[in-house]
Amino acid sequence: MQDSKLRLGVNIDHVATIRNARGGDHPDPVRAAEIVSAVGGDGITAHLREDRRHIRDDDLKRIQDATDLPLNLEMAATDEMLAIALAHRPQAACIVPEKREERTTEGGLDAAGQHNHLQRYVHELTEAGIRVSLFIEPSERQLDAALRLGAPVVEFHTGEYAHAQLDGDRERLASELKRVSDMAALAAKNGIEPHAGHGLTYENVQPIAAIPQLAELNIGHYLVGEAVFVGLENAVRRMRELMDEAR
Ligand SMILES: CC(=O)[C@@H](O)[C@H](O)COP(=O)(O)O
Ligand SMILES: NCC(=O)COP(=O)(O)O
Repeated sequence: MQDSKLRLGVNIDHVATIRNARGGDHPDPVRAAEIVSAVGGDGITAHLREDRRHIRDDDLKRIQDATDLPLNLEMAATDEMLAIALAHRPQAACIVPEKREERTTEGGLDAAGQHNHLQRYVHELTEAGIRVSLFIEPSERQLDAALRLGAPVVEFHTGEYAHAQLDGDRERLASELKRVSDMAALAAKNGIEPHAGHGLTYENVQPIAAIPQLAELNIGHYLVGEAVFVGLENAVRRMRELMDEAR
């Protein structure tokens, strides 16, 4: 079992989405990172997409300069992103699947099917001292691939769990929760640190946060949406409270 303190990584991508809607500098994701740091968030997550629809290249250094929090860079397994990761040396890099036409990251990385392609990325990031994580579905096949690739961390994509909750489908919700829970236990048993994220909200976070092996949750879109109404400080604080209550 991991430490009982579950880390909260705040994904600030969608602060940049709002900024980019008008092409200016406001709201600045760096200010969001500073706020997350001030209210006790444990890390900043940022996804530099190939199409730069939210976070942009220059945001990365500015985020790194602005806070001491670890940066978890979400990146596709491409040579362009590898070069950027090696230049910035974030504490962690989470390899995610990416499709230009998707609205958001629709599913997990096919670590099993792309084993040969991913090997070099895991190796080069690791050699640079960057902690590699693979954003995968909670499945034994993908977890086994992560193990064979030597990834120290996996992040389970909780999108299906979140959809089941939104659909009010209790049976599917229970089975998705079990999938995450079983795979978190299996990951920890095999020495991989399990994280989870995608689509988590105040309403659905607690059953996930209660999974004892999980070491970190990465949450973004919902927190940025809530921040519009209550401020980012309060949104992060409330999420933290719910996570703590669940442990
Ligand atoms: C990989 C992932 O889940 C996050 O990056 C999050 O979804 C925010 O980015 P997008 O909405 O661009 O996928
Ligand atoms: N890896 C998941 C993440 O960073 C945040 O996802 P979301 O909360 O924006 O859906």
